[in-house]
Amino acid sequence: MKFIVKLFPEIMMKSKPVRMRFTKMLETNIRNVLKKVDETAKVQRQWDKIMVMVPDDRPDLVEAFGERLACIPGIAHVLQVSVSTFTSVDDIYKQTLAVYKEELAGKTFCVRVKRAGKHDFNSIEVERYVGGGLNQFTDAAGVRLKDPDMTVNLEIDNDNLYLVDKRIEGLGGFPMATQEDVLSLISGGFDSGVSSYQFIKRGSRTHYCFFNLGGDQHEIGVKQVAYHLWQKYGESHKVKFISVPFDPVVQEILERVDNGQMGVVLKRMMMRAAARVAQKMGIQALVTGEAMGQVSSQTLTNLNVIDRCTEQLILRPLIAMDKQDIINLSRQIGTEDFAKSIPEYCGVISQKPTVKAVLSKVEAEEAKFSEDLLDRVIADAEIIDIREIAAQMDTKITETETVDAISAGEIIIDVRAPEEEEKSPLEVDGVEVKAIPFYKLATQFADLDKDKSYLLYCDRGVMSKLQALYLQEQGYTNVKVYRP
Ligand SMILES: Nc1ncnc2c1ncn2[C@@H]1O[C@H](COP(=O)(O)OP(=O)(O)OP(=O)(O)O)[C@@H](O)[C@H]1O
Repeated sequence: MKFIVKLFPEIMMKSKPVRMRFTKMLETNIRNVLKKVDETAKVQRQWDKIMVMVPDDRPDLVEAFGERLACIPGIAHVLQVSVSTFTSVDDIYKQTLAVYKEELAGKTFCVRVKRAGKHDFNSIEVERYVGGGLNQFTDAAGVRLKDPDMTVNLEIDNDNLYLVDKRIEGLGGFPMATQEDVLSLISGGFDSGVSSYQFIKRGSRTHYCFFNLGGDQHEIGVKQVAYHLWQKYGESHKVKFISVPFDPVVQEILERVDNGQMGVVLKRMMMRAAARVAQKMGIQALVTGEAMGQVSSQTLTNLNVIDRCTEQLILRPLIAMDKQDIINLSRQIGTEDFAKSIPEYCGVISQKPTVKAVLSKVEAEEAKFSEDLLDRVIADAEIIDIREIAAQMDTKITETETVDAISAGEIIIDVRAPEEEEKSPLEVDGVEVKAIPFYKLATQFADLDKDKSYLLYCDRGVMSKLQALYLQEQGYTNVKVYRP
């Protein structure tokens, strides 16, 4: 049994040296990936295809090899074939009959032949001869060239006959590492998983940069998404996962920046930090999952103001995609379930984000930051080899209970920003309410008695969930989210 790996058409159109380089790289990538399934994997490059051999005594490898090949960038499709030699067209027909006789019973069919090498017959003659024979000497329901129940695919390559058992669609794109590396800003939601995937598929080693605004649980969730993408589609090359602790930045934004500008300022801080990480790693471009108009603040005006904060190229592969198409793609690539369980934290810091950011105003807000803020968070960044995440793949993200009623003895912590809390104070008869804005909780929680029960409250239930997880990580066992 063999697999014939067909190159993505865009590779076939390249000049001879480029095509050779891409094909060599694809061969190495296939070998690296299949070796992890089984050391015996044999991979052999030819000019227009790559052959993968499965030893006759290891039929158990066929399915696993097929599944892995379907996820390696740069492949158009893969044919799973049985290989033999032949002596004449009649011999081709007889071999085909032996394989397909039973499967053809009751079905309409057609024969498709691809031929390479010198022969005294052409492909159409073989199709007619084999098709005529199968029609006459099997219980098939007749030849139908358009929409048959079954297509009998044969490949003739010099003296070899390949009988195609199965066609597996490939990913397309370019072989991994034929394009330059990128640093993908990943937040674990639907969008950044899909934008990362698009660069992996296009042949870029895709490293990940995560800004931690939400504690260990958020980080584990995001690491799992990144690892899943790498292991499924980019495993042939090592990449890094960088986690930057961003709560000091969020804290300064919340304390010093005008509410409407917060979102744009936060993004610019992320881009600046990511650009510095990228420069250190010699990476040319940042990738984000932003899509025009997906949330009200993702306007072209705002994106333009975000771009002004760095010289680094920022790429947004989803910019013109519809949300539903992004979700469908995330389902296809296996990131949907991760994304569903990760709240989209970024938007929660600003109540009324501007849709028309003005560069001079944003810069004036940014002048209020402490000077060494970015230096500090970058110095604290954790850079790991993505393979280290394997050990955390089975870690379950802690779920926080949400309640709509209060039980005796419970204390409510209102984590909203002070201006929101003052505008609509939370008053619940007979219940103690403490107002601790979420950005102060990390420094003030030590005053809370660990033996008491707490209900965390905010408007949208996102920040309260995040902070509840944080308190749980600090050893507070009786913490829930309150959503009346
Ligand atoms: N905490 C974070 N760490 C790294 N990148 C982030 C973070 N938050 C946002 N980003 C980047 O900014 C992009 C836009 O984020 P935003 O939260 O505005 O939109 P989103 O559509 O909810 O993103 P996603 O679905 O990827 O979470 C994300 O796709 C991601 O590339």
